[in-house]
Amino acid sequence: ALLLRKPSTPTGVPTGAFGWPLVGETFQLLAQPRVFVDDRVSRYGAFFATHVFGSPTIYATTPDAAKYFLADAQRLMKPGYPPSVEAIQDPTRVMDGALHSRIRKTLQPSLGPDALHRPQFVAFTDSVARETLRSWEGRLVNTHDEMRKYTFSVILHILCSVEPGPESDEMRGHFYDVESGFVSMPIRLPFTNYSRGLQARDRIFEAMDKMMAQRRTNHNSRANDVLDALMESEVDGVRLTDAQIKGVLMFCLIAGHETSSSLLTWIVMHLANNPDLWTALQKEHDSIRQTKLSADEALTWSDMKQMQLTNRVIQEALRISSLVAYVPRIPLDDMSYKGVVLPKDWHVHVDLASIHLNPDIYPEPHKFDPSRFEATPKPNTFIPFGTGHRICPGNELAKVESLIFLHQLVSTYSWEIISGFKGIEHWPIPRPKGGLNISVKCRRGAYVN
Ligand code: HEM
Repeated sequence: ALLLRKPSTPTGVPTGAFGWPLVGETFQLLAQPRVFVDDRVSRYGAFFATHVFGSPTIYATTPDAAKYFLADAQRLMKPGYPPSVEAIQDPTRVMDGALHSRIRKTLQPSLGPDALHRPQFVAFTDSVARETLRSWEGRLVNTHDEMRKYTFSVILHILCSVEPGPESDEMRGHFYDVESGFVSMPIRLPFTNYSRGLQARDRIFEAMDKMMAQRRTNHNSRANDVLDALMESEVDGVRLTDAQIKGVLMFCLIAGHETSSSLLTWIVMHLANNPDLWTALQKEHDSIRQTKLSADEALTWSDMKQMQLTNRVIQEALRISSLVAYVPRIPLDDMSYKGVVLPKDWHVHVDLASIHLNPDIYPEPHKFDPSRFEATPKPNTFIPFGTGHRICPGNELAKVESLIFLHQLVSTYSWEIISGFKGIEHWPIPRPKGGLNISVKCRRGAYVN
């Protein structure tokens, strides 16, 4: 570390190290994010300063600080995603401006419990889950790749009613290029990942333009999805622009895709490593299947309310893998919290993973133990979806699509991890390195591969 408490550092900023000129400590953070944070917390305390992704940054690692920055002081800060992400995901910055709360209200009817517990939605998602699982038969499965297919089909259905098929596959292909643009320097040169990401984003925007044109000329093509809600939103005679609508859809794809597919991937791994838990989960799902008249009978929301252990498994996986490890914010003006000064335009990382892996809050934090959630967690100690006015609007979707997939998976198949756990791929969302290869066997006796 070159600088400890640089002379130019404003008084009251927590201690820390700023690393090398320009790059600061970015490489240390990228290489081992948990070690990076834990090491500095033990050296400097629950708040520390560093320099990452081109900005001086303060880490805040306590439940109270998370509540303060994300909820109590929410109007004093704005989101602070890295420039490569910001430019690709929402070029109009509509999720960050004056229209933010209106957009959230517009999303709510399609993403809230009323919409997602409807029999049509549950049956649709159930059929996508079964279809995905059928395609696993007879081959070695890369869990993460498959979970991505599943969650992409579900979210595309909700956002713009593009059903599984060639159009959705093409959008998914472009979307993967979009994602590789995130973990890159925002340099617009031909053949950089960033440029490829922008181009792929524009291909997806063109597809969305076509959908909007079609809906405007053919009123029968109304689909009652997020796209319709955004196109119909009007406040004081003002509609959203097409660019803003596309920005919101892209934001939802980005926020919702990798998070939910990694969540399911982790659960597959934890079940394979915890046989007793797995057996208990099989019992929960077998008893639901026994109430069905045929193997094809779809799941319903009332079945899903019986899945209490599955719910706790999901909560524990959200805790232990803290998929959104930190939430980035930027103070709009100088501010302070409990004597810690946060200068205007510095970045603040509210580190959710530090809360979820704190041994004083969760004893043996690296042990996968869903029974922790038999009791309600203390306020602000379990916030995988954030808190305050930006709390994840997709949290019910993440839960519902996970319950449905896990029901079909656990009741029909068993699996084995092939070639072991090779560590964590941390960016953009933590997942098992290599995507977790498994071999799958049908529980009803017949071997699948
Ligand atoms: C396991 C799955 C998921 C996790 C862990 C997760 C986590 C989060 C977190 C922590 C935030 C708060 C960011 C902040 O305060 O700035 C957030 C925001 C958001 N999430 Fe999720 N999310 C998940 C799934 C989804 C899904 C399925 C969608 C689908 C629409 C979604 C859409 C969004 C959107 C649009 C925002 C921005 C909200 C705003 O700025 O007002 N997320 N998510």
